[in-house]
Amino acid sequence: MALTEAEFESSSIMKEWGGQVQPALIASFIILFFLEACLWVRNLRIKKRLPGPFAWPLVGNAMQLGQMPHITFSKLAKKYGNVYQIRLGRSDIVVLNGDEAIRKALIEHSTEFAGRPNFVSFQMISGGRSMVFSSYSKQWRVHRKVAQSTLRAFSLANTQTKKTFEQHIVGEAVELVQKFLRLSADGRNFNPSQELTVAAANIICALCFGKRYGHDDPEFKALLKRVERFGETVGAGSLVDVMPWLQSFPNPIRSVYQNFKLLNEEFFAYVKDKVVQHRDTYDPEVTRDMSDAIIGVIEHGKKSMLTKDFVESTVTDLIGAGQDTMSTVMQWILLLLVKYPSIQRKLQEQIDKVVGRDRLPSIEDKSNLVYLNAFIYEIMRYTSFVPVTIPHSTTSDVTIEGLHIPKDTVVFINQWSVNHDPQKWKDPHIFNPSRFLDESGALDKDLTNSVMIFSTDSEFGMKGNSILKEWSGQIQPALVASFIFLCCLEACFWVRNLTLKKRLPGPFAWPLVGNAMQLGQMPHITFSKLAKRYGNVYQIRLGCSDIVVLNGESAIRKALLQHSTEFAGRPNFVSFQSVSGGTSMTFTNYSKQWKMHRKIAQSTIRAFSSANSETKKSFEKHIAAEAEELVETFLRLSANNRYFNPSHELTVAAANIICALCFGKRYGHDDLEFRDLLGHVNKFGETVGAGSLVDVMPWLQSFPNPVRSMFQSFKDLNKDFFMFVKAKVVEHRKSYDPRVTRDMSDAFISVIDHADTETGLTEAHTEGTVSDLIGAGMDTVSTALHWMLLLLVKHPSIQSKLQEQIDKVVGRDRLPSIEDKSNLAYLDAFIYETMRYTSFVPVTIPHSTTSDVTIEGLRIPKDTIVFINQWSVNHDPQKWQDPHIFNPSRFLDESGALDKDLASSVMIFSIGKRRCIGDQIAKVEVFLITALLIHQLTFESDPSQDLSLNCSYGLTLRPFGYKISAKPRRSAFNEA
Ligand code: HEM
Repeated sequence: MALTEAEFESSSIMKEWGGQVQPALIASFIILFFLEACLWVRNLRIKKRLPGPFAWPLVGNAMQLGQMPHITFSKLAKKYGNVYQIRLGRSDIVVLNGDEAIRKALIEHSTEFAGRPNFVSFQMISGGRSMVFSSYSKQWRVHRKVAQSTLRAFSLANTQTKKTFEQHIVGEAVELVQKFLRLSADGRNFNPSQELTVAAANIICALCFGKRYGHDDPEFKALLKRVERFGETVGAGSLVDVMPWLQSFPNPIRSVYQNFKLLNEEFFAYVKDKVVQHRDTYDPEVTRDMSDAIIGVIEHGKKSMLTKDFVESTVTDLIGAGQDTMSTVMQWILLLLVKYPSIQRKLQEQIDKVVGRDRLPSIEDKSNLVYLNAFIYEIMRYTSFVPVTIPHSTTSDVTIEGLHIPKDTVVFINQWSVNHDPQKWKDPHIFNPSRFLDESGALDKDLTNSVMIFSTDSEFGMKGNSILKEWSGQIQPALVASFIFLCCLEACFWVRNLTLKKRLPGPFAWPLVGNAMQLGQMPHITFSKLAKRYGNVYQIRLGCSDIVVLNGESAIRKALLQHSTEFAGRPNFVSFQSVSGGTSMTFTNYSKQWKMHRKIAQSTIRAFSSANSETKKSFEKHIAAEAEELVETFLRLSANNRYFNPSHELTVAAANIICALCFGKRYGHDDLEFRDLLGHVNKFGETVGAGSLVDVMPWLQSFPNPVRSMFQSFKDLNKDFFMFVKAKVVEHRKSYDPRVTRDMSDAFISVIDHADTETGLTEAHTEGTVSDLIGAGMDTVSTALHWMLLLLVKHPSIQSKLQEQIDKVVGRDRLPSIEDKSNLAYLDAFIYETMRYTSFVPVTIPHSTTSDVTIEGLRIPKDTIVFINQWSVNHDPQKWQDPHIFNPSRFLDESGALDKDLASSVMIFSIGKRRCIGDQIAKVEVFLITALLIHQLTFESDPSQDLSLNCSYGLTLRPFGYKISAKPRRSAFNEA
C-alpha cells in the first residue's frame, strides 16, 4: 500500500499485524476459541433446545448450509418438522418452513414475529435508520407508514398517479425494446442483465428523484456498480453477524466485510447528497417526487416521531429494495421465455388477441391477459427468487406448533419451502404457468395468493443440482467425519514436519492454516516486517505449502539473476492449471518447450511495437488515438463542473490498445462484446484471491464452503475468457493468409500453427498466448494510469511542474510524441516514482525452484514455492531516502537529467527469466498517455472527497474509487 510515513505506520494493517508474529493475537485467538467451546458446552447442558441438527462449536451449522440454504432448510424440515432450530456461529436461529407454520407465525402472531435481529450489519445500513432493517417499535410503525403511503401516493393512489407511474414504466420498456433490437443486430447474442438493471433502477430513481438517467451517465453507472458489488459482499455481512469473532483477527471475510461497510456508506452518501439537493430547493406547493413527499411528511408534517435523518434512510430503503428485486425478476422472465418457446408463443397469441397490433399493451389489459398473469405467478413460485426473507426476530416469547420460542430469537422464513411443497403443488419442480388457470381458463386467485415471495405481509436450485448432490439436505455425518479426519491428518503432518524438516528461519506456523491468518490485506508489508526479524530469505507456511519469501534488492538479484534458471519455475497450483486450459505461457513451469513459447511471445510483441520505425509509428498511433479519445471523454464527463470516476475509461483505453495489437480491432466504449470482456477482467481480480487460497489449502475443495464456490466462479471466468479469445483466434485462422500478417493473432498462427520446425506447441498454445497478453496487458496498464491520475490530483504542484516542462519542450501547437521522451525527464521521473511508490504489483506471480539451490547460505529444495517481494526493494530505507514520501525529483541528477541507474533499479516488472515481456510496451503506453493527458488537461480532485491512497488487492494494488474533473488547457488540438 502506498502511504505516507505517518499513514503507513498507523495503517490498519500495521495495527492488525504489527509485522511480526504477534503473540497477543495468537493468544487472543486461542482464548476466543476456548471461550466459544465453553459457551457451547454450557448451551448443550442449559438450553432447552427446539428440535434441530447437532451444532458444532464456533461455526454451529454454518458449514452445512451450502450455497442453497433454502433447499437444505426444506430437507431439514422433513427430518425435524416445519419449526426447528439451527445454530449459525453464536446465534440460535429458528427456521420456519411450509405454508401452515409460516402463516400461523406471520399472521396469527404477526406482532411477535415482526422484529429484526440486532445484527451489526443491519445497524450500519442507512446510518442505522433503515426502516427495512430496524426492529419492531412504535417509531418503526410510523416510519413504515410514511414509506408505504408515499409509495402509494406515487403509484396507485388515483387514476392520475397511476397514469404517471405507468408512463414511467412504459418509457423504460420502450427503451428496452430499442436497446435489445440494437444489441441483436447482425444476428448477435447478448446478455440482457445490465439493461434490465438499468431499467429497474431508472423506474425507482424516477419515482424518488424525479429523474431518469441515460445508460451512460457516470453517476448512474457508479450507482449500479455499487448495487452489484453490494450483492457480492453482503454474504460476509451475514457471516460476521452470526460469527462476530471473525472481526477480531485478520481474515478474508473481515476484509470483504469492510468493503461491504464501505459500499453501504458510499450508497447512503449518494442518496443523502440527492436528498440535500431536494431539501435546498424544497417548495411545499410543488411535490416533484417521492423525496419531496417524504421531506414534506417528516420535516414539515404534523409533529412527527421521525427526525430529518429518516428522510435519507427512507429513500435509501426504497431504492435499495426496489432495484435489485425488480431486475432479478425481469432476468428470470427473459430466461424462462427463451427456455420455453412454446410458452412464449402462447403469451404472444393471447396478447395479440387482446391488444391487437395497433397499440401498446397497458395496465388496463391486465385482467384480460390471464395467461400472462399466470406466467408471472409461476415465475415467482418456481424461481422463489427471494427464497428466505430478510431475517425476522421475535418481539416477545411465543409458542408455535407447540414449540416455545423465546423473545429476541432470530427467525428465518423459508418462502421457497411454501412454493415447492409437493403436498400443495403438483410437480413443484416443473415450470407450468397453466397450473394457475381453472377449467374455464380463468386465474385461480386462491392459488395465486398462496405463492409466497413478498413474505406474508435474491439463485435457484432444483432436483439434481450441485448443492443437493453436495449436501443432500441432511446433516451428512460423512461430511463432518471427513472434515475432522482432514484436521487430524493435517495436525499429524504438521507435527511430523516440525520434527523432520530442517526449516529455514521464519515465523511459527499453525496447523491447517500455517501463517495464512497473519498475512492481512497487504501481505507485502507483512513480508517486509518479517524480513526485519528473520532476514531477507525466510520461510512461511500457507495452508499445506512451505513458501520461501525473498526480500530486498540484494537477495532478489542474487536469486533471479545469478541463479536465474533455478528460480524460473512456476508452482504446480490448481488455479494455474485452469488458466487458458493449461496452455498459458505465464503460468506454465520452466521447460524447453516453455522457453520456446516465451521466445515466440517476446519476439511477436517486439515485431508489433519496436522492431523498426514503421512498427514503432503504428504502435504509437494506436496509443495516441486512445489518449485523444480519453481527453474527449474526460471533458464530456466533466461538463457542468461535474466530478467523475475515471476507472471505466482507463480500463477501456488499456484494453483497446492490447486488443488492437492482438485482434487488429479497437472497440467502442459501449460495445457489448467488449463490455463482457472487461467485466471478466474485473471479476477475475475479485475471485483470484479464492484461487490462491485453494492453491495452498487444497482441502478447501473437499467440503462446501464460500471459498470453494468462489474458486468455482474463478474457474468459470477463466473458461469464459479463454473461450472469448479462442473464438477470435478461430476467426483469424479461417481467414488466415500467410502473405498478410494483420495483427499478433495472425503472427502467432504463423509461427505456432504453421511452424517450420518442431516446437512442441499446438494450436491451443496460439490461443493461450493471446490470452496471456490480453490478460497481462489490460489490468496492469490501467492500474498504472489510475495511480498516475490519483497522484496528479493529490499533488497539484507536481502536475503544474509537469505541464510547465511539457509546454516548454512540446509547445502548444502540436501533441507530444514518443520522440519527446528524452527531453521530458521530469515526466519520466514522475512515472518511475509512481511505480516505485505504489509498487502496484507488490509481489510477482509465484515462482518455484527448478532444482535445489543455496541462497545467502540457506538451502532451498527443488519445487519450493517462492514469493518475490518487489515492494521491499522499492521501499528499502537503505536505498531510498524517505521511501514513504512521493517525490519524483529523487530520480533527477544535479543537472536535471534522469538518473538511469536509479530508475532501472525500481522493481515492478520483476527480473530474470520470468521478467515481464510487456515492460517496454507498457512503458511507452504509460508515457504517451500521461504526456497527452497533462498536455491537454488539468486534473482536479472533488473537494468533497477525502483523497486517500487506500487500495484493494486483487491482481494488482488498485486505488479505491476516486472522483476528479478535467479542465481543458489551451491548444491547437482542443480548438480543432
Ligand atoms: C505497467 C505494466 C506492467 C507491469 C507492472 C507488469 C508486471 C509484471 C510482473 C511483475 C510479472 C511477473 C514476473 C514474475 O513472475 O517474476 C509479469 C509477467 C508477465 N507480463 Fe507484465 N506487466 C505489465 C504490463 C504487461 C503488458 C502490457 C504485457 C503484454 C502485452 C505483459 C505481459 C506479461 C507476460 C506474458 C508475463 C509472464 C512472463 C512469464 O511468466 O515468463 N505485461 N508482468
